[in-house]
Amino acid sequence: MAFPKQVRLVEMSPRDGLQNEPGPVIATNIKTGLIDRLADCGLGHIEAASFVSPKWVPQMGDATEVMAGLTRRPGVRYSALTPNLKGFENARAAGADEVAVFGAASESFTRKNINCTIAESLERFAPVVEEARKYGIPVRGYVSTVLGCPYEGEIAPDQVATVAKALYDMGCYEISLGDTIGVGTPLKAKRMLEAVAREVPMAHLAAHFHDTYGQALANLYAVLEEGVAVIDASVAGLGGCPYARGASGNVATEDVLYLLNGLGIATGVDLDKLVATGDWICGQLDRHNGSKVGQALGGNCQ
Ligand SMILES: CC(C)(COP(=O)([O-])OP(=O)([O-])OC[C@H]1O[C@@H](n2cnc3c(N)ncnc32)[C@H](O)[C@@H]1OP(=O)([O-])[O-])[C@@H](O)C(=O)NCCC(=O)NCCSC(=O)C[C@@](C)(O)CC(=O)[O-]
Repeated sequence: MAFPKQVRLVEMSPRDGLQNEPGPVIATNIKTGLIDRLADCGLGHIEAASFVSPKWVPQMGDATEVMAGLTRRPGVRYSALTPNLKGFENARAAGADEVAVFGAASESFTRKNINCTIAESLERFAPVVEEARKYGIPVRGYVSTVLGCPYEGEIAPDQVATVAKALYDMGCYEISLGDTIGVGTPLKAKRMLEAVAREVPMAHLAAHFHDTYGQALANLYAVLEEGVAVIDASVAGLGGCPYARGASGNVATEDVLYLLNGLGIATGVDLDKLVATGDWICGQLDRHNGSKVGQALGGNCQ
């Protein structure tokens, strides 16, 4: 299969990127400053916040203030994670354009992350999707641990396909496949994708790869070849998952964009502005810039 002509980048840094930052809770104006800069780069879909329990993820405790404080740019979709109806109601009240429910292909990870079984998680998500439909709010579905689990190790592609299908059948318009701990390799990624694509149309699948083992770009290349045209990424490679020990950030958006530019795949995103944004947030957080492209082209990173 040929590469897609166009890829939609879904920017994860304000949510997946910042949820796991150690140290004190990041000021709301830094979060909104990041979101506004990302929108200015041409990113049309930004996961801005997470309406989860602040006891579980303190960094996301100001989700309502973040949604209120960002400067809405026409044409940009500001989405938010919602694990249950309470999260959905709060996200809707805060003006989220889109919400996302998040499950996993592993029982152990589901328990650690959202304190229930896979079956219970699906029962919890169904009313969220139902409620969102009433308000015309699109729902994205995540499946974590698609290429390996920090607690169970190998995950069978068919198990990923089963959870992905359940979310798609429920009404999620897109299923984002998360290599939560970045253990995948290209052949594994391709086989997993093939299994999922037998149940969910390729046009409704997204790749959400972490870069723990430095394989994310290779894995993306493999799934682009299969026809995936939606990629989740995080500027400066920010992030990790609080319930997945050892997980590093999402693949860096700058690195993905550099790859896509080289392949002649359109995204509408400005690389120079993105590099400057990666530099800016690393300066604000006093942290290392996890993007190779950011390091090569940027100015102020450690
Ligand atoms: C799902 C729960 C809430 C269950 O947590 P629980 O403790 O089983 O739930 P509960 O219903 O018993 O509620 C406990 C308390 O939380 C409150 N609560 C309940 N729901 C909410 C809510 N929505 N917003 C705010 N507060 C909430 C609720 O009101 C109660 O408050 P209390 O009475 O103790 O004061 C919890 O486990 C949780 O919040 N987990 C979030 C974990 C998380 O955010 N993980 C990171 C995101 S997933 C990820 O990063 C992976 C992904 C998506 O990027 C893809 C990949 O890389 O693989």
